[in-house]
Amino acid sequence: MNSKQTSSTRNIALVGSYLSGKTTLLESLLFVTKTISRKGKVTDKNTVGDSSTEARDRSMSVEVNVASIDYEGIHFNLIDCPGSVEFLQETYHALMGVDLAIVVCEPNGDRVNTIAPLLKFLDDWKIPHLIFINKMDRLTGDTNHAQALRSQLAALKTVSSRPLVAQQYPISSGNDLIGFIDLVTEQAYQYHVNAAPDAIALSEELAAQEQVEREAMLETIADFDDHLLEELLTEIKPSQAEVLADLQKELSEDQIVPVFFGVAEQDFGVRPLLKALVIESPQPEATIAHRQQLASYVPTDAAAPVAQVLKTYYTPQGGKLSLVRLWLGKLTDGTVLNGSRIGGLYRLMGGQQQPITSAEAGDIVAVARLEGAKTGDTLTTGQNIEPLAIANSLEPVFAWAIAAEKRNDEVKLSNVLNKLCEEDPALRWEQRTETHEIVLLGQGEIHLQVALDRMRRKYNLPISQHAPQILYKETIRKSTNSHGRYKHQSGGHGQFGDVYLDIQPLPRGEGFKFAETIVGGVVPRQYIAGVETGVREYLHKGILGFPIVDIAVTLTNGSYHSVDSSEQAFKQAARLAMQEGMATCEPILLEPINLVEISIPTEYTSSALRLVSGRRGQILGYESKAGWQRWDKVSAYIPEMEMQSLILELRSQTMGVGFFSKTFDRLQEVPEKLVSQVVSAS
Ligand SMILES: Nc1nc2c(ncn2[C@@H]2O[C@H](COP(=O)(O)OP(=O)(O)OP(=O)(O)O)[C@@H](O)[C@H]2O)c(=O)[nH]1
Repeated sequence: MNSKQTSSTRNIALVGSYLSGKTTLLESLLFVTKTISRKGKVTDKNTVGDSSTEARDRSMSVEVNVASIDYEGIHFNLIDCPGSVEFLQETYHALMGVDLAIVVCEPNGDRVNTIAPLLKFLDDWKIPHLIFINKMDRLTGDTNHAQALRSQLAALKTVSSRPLVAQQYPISSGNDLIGFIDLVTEQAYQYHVNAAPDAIALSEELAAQEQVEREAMLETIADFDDHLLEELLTEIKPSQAEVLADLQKELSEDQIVPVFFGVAEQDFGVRPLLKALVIESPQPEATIAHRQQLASYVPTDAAAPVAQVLKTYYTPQGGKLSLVRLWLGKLTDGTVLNGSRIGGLYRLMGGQQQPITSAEAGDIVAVARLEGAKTGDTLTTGQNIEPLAIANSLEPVFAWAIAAEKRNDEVKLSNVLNKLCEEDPALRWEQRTETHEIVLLGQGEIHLQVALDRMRRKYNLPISQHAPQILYKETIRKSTNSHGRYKHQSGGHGQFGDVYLDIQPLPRGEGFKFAETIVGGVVPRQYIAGVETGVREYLHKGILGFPIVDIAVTLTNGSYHSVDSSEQAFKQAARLAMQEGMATCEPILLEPINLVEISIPTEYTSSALRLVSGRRGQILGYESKAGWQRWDKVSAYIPEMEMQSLILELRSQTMGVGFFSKTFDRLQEVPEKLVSQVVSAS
């Protein structure tokens, strides 16, 4: 198979709300174009998208899947993206390489908030997109399809910053959606199972309605075309060609959002969508021209390829595949990109790889064995190029401490974790020295569970997990003077150290301070370091069982023996003094407090405030979230102890869209009633 010429290629991502039918739509697109002869079903676990075991086990997409179709002289690369917020980072990276996104949603106005973050991303990056309202066979509340479309458009308007342009109008028969009117051609069609829709005549009533809807469509697109506006004002009927050219141009320039609908499960509306993709979807050249950075990009060598990694896979056989968008130049097997020689070029079809010999600018292909290339990286044969912009990184909101179930797997753990994080940039891991834990961080419970499933299945590395330990500390409320004497006689010469320590609490955040006020050499200079070491060692674990902070210890007095004293003996003496003294200083438990910023649609602000209060949080205030329409940002201090399940509850109260960022702020005393619970659990 050879690669396609740029202008005959279109790169399209299927994105949208969770379980809205993206994988089903991809399957239908493959089926109606005869790319596949048998249509799979998500519930039967045999679709081209969702090809991995982890996706099929859950009947949901957990990573991007690519398939291509050749239809009417155009090569379409279609990227089926996960809808779950826990896998949103995958979607963001993939979107950086497409010419168009199809946002799939359901006809349920109450759920439009679920696509708000996605639409914001598309708007921020000026990625042209259209909307496909799927599942029009399942209306919620509305009595007919026209009403359902109307209320869905009204709801979508509240989350779309670009004007919506409905290009179709539904035709119902009773409760069934039986066809549509194409508002551009003004032709009505009836759907058929397993066949293209038939042109049908319009009833008088529908014809009148069609005029109204078409008028609305034309008025919106005329806002961006003075010539069309002029025609409308002078009641000249614009030609179909002009309307289509406007739709194509305005979509390419991300000025409008065309809207289509259908029932992907029955292939209804899928052929008309395809037809629109053929005519209206932006060409790769348009994407280059409209993306500022790419448009201004001048490669030093005209033939030098410039590509960006959209996704990294490790195949079940262990080989590395980088899915790349080739922006400029040409790739052939053996091209050296960023110092690594390509070890094969492929087209992906779900889990299958089809070898190709070359790829031209504008295409999306998989490149094998590009060691060192990460998702988001810019690749070239040239030197010193400015890296292309990378999708925003999502901050981790959930963590588990993990351990290999089998002891002798511990060595391979870091290697596997590095590979997983390469495949999935939303996943991070770190070794916490204070607690000796390996902590996996990500976007939620399912996200991390998928990672653990991969470790078990793909790398034969079973893993156990639990909530990470919280870094409690302890300090003291009262000061004291304490005496420690270490005297030991065994056989030859003995051990002697004798110290007086002044122990004082320090203000929060001051850590540990050691000083000495020895006069007259009662503790000789060479032993003072031993005293400090003894004190520091004691601080590792205080009376409550946690490291001690915010304390000042001063060596004030002591005595020594000219033969038996040593640094070691003074260290022991200091430990004894600390043990005795600290017991009288009223130890208190400290917990980490985070500064948390919660982002939610405004209708959920009061729920977020309640959530903060219910978690011992201190609300600092809330305000409109900058750059977001009808979203708020709540700022609060929340104890780390209360954070583990915050994202789960926040999502359950906000249809999955609420998110937060956190930074450690300070240590604060744990309320009296919780101390024994923390101490006994440690
Ligand atoms: N009634 C109805 N069900 C549909 C339609 N399209 C998809 N479904 C069902 O909706 C469920 C989710 O479909 P998917 O195609 O997996 O949805 P998705 O958007 O790819 O899911 P994620 O990527 O995990 O967000 C499956 O049970 C499908 O069979 C449709 O047009 N009508």
